[in-house]
Amino acid sequence: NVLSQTVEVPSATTSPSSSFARPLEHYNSLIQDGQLREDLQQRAALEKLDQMQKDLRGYSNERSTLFSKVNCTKLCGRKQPKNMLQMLKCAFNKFRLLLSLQQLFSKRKPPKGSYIYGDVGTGKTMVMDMFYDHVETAKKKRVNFHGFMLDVHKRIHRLKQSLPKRKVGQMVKAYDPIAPVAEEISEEACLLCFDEFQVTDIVDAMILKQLFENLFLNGVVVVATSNRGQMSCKQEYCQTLRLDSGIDYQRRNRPAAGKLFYLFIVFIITVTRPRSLKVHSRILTLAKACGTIADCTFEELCDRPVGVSDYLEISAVFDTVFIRNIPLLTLNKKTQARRFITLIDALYEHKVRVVLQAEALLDDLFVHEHHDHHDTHVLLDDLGSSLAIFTGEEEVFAFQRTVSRLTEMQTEEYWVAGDRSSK
Ligand SMILES: Nc1ncnc2c1ncn2[C@@H]1O[C@H](COP(=O)(O)OP(=O)(O)OP(=O)(O)O)[C@@H](O)[C@H]1O
Repeated sequence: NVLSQTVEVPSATTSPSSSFARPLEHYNSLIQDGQLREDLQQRAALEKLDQMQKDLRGYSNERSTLFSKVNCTKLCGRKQPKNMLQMLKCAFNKFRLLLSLQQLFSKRKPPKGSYIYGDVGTGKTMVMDMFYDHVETAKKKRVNFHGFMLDVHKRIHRLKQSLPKRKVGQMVKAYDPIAPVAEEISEEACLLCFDEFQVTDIVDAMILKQLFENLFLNGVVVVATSNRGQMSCKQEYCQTLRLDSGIDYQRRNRPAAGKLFYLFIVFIITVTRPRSLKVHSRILTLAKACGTIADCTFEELCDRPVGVSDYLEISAVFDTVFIRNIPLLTLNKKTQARRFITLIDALYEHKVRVVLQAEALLDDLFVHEHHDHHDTHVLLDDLGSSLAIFTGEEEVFAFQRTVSRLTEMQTEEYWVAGDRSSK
């Protein structure tokens, strides 16, 4: 399922961490090596995450199996064990019952999760990944938000499909699939790390509100990164860590990957043909592709009803994507702009190389028109948190992130990381 697939998302940490016991040690060593710049905000966040990593040692959200074990005691209900074997079984079951009672009463309170937020490129993902890599539990998942939402929708759909069919004339019984979905996820993970937590529509917001309530009740510890401060988790379950150094590390001066572009352009013009991709039960056809390279237009990718599943499939199949004829993205082109943002998120997360041909330079591509800026936030406050739904303001934030990511995607470092030839 997507929840486990998304764990494969490459981590932002610069090198494998197995030689370090703690996230902060890893950070210190990268600073000493000169691979990272000292950043006091990151250090403060990592100190908290370091503590959290310690608190998570030996933590499990597994339910006590008291009740299943009580059933096992049926055997002991016999008046007299008839033979030695039954006596032993009876004693063993009593012992298990005692053990599970003890587990039930000594169940640890879950450590608080963390909500890491701050401006684009300030190192939120990197810090979270450093923490994630050092948490010892096997029941941990690192997911990206789009993939996670897709997975949740699929699970809801599956559960609804599995309900008995309603007979003609029969009343529809209200069925709430969220709690069972949360139950499934809680069985798979006691630590859930979300990259890029963002709520883009009201339906998702409502699902998430209920889902998180249930996940927290089931003892799942949540860590999330976001550009938005408002989406704070309920205080009881999450601490807030702010990264506001003001430095966008994605925009640091790094060698650009310019020369590679030219070679690809020559190649692409000569040998492309249409390619059909299977996305769930649909077919997505791209007009021009060749091997692991897709030569697309903005219209093809963002101006028709395509969405996150299509973008994830494109990211899995192609290591290089050309996007031609990108127009100026005003808030009047909100739908297309949203798709473009989601597309770049998916390509970035999968280290796909992109070549853009646009009407304006990157920094001028998104046009922020003040008069089109709705300041209406839909807030869901009763969770103790507020989820800001995509408004004009949200898009401005998302645009900033996209520009920052596209800047990083121009670096040699990014292009080298995108090399799938040896994988
Ligand atoms: N202290 C640092 N010194 C040097 N490079 C850094 C530092 N912190 C982060 N980086 C680099 O900056 C880039 C962006 O970091 P990261 O993706 O974690 O930022 P982010 O805040 O999650 O960005 P976004 O808002 O786009 O999600 C990464 O390549 C990361 O390795």
